[in-house]
Amino acid sequence: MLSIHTRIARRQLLRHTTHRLLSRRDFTIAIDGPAASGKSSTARAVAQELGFGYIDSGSIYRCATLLALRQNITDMGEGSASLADLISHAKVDIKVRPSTSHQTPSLGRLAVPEVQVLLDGEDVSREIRTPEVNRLVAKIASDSGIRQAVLHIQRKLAADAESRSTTSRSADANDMPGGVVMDGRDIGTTIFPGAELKIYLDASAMARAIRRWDEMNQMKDVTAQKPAHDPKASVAPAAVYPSVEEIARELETRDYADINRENSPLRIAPDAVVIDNTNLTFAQQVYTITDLARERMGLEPKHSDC
Ligand SMILES: Nc1ncnc2c1ncn2[C@@H]1O[C@H](COP(=O)(O)OP(=O)(O)OP(=O)(O)O)[C@@H](O)[C@H]1O
Ligand SMILES: Nc1ccn([C@@H]2O[C@H](COP(=O)(O)O)[C@@H](O)[C@H]2O)c(=O)n1
Repeated sequence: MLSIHTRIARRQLLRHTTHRLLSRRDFTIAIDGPAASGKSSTARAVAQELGFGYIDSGSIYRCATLLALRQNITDMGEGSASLADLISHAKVDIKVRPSTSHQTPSLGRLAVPEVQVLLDGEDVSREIRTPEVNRLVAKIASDSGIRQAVLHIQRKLAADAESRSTTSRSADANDMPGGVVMDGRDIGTTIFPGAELKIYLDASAMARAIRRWDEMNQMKDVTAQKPAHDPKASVAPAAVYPSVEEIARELETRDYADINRENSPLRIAPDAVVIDNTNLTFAQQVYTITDLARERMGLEPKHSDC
């Protein structure tokens, strides 16, 4: 026999859960734009600010490219079907580690959460960002079979991330819907054409190349500071880091391929808000987006002063 207190507590819990399920509205933010325009760092910070899930769609194409390199499939005519089969049977996981400003890279006032990409359980976060993958990824991503396979993975990951964002929400955040932020090239045009907020993020070619160069140099410094795991291991050969001009050429080549491919090319969705961040601080671009999202969710903007 349950005590009166237990029954009241149960009834309250049931009412609370029902209210949450009934008031649950999903909100999707699509962020598209050319290479190194700040999509993924911005999307991660926006997701953290709003308590939403985050999906880096480029990392799925990068996983497909890594599989292609490992299996020696570089001819998209013959290899397309087997690569599409490989990626659609692989398990891609994107794990976001919430940041505190002293643990992760921070851009001004904001800390950017770290993302770990797992391919069949293996941490490939670094391997999918090598120059070999950079050179091949746009070619792999232009294939319709691969895009179809990746589309299913994207939608599945988004549904999982969104439901996690809703169920992990605290009781006092009931007025906020659950949601997901996804960045890529065709999120607002093809993957989520009904997204509640679409952003096209851009910056000048030179600003993008300099930022990528800075980022590579910071990573180089961090790697140099890390103690070797095995003191007997021989010193790894020094990596050759590209110049700003080389990076600019690589970004231009990739953008050209992404804009000019037949399947789901990079385009500005007609209902997207275009943000050129060449002269914006990171906080300005993040808060512009979170305030737009809050407004569309019927909430008060928070940062209209920045
Ligand atoms: N407003 C800004 N001011 C200065 N640096 C910025 C700004 N926005 C982003 N960055 C930096 O620019 C670099 C590129 O950003 P990010 O990796 O997020 O771009 P991306 O569009 O996701 O790139 P890719 O398409 O290649 O994956 C990062 O080092 C990021 O910290
Ligand atoms: N929605 C998307 C996302 C990415 N691609 C392709 O992947 C490449 C790498 O993406 P990054 O965001 O990690 O730089 C990109 O250049 C595109 O070729 C895509 O086609 N659609």
